[in-house]
Amino acid sequence: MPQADTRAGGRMDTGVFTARDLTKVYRTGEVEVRALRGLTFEITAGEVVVLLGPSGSGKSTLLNIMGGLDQATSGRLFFKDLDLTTLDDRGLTAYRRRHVGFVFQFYNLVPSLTAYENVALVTEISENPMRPDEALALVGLEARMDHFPAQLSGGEQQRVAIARAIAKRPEVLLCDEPTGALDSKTGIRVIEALLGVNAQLGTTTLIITHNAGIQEVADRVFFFADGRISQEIRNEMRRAAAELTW
Ligand SMILES: Nc1ncnc2c1ncn2[C@@H]1O[C@H](COP(=O)(O)OP(=O)(O)OP(=O)(O)O)[C@@H](O)[C@H]1O
Repeated sequence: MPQADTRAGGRMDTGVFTARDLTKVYRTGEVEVRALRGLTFEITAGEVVVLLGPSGSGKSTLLNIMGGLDQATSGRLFFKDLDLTTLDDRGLTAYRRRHVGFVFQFYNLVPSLTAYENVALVTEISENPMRPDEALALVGLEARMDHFPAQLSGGEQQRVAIARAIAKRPEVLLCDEPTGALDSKTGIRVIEALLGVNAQLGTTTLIITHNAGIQEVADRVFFFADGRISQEIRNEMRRAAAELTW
């Protein structure tokens, strides 16, 4: 056992996330899919990490487990002091509500509510939220608060979804293909919004993408292959979103 696992709580001191030999096996009838084959990593507060790799290599599986949407099969995953791998459904739900914001490829906004009201849906049930207009200002949409989703572009809708995800001030923002449905100009604006939130709130941010160009805005890049992190790169200099092209 590594030393970190034998101390009280078994955690590392600096990690927001600490994973040790994390695996996930999906069983459907006779078929077994080994989606994660032993991941060990640490992510520190405020980091921006981009996850790249072919379809089926395990990126979403990892993000879902880190977000408390799914359970690992074996290994350990700590969020600070909290061992996510020992939590039951109720514990995972509490963890998710308190600490995690999600952004997905499709924005899942309520069409009959304005941008403001979509964000307010979350702030009304959170402990220490920012105001919906503050959250929308953080993603540059203060002038569009009263617009309905159908009156906004795809990128603007995604920025509303980001405002909704960060309005409860989560420590972690998990993004699964946030620019997947967008053209490059709009996608860059969405990445800019994510980096702006990271800079202003210090939110630890993970971004899954098929767009290799986005790796340049990350502190670190995890390359996935066949359920493993096959390579990890640390960028000495993070590129600004405005400098991206794809
Ligand atoms: N609920 C599930 N039941 C069974 N198998 C699953 C389930 N979810 C994912 N898998 C399998 O686990 C493997 C990893 O899938 P995952 O979605 O994590 O990959 P990914 O890298 O995110 O792919 P993509 O880039 O296409 O989203 C794949 O073989 C997938 O078919």
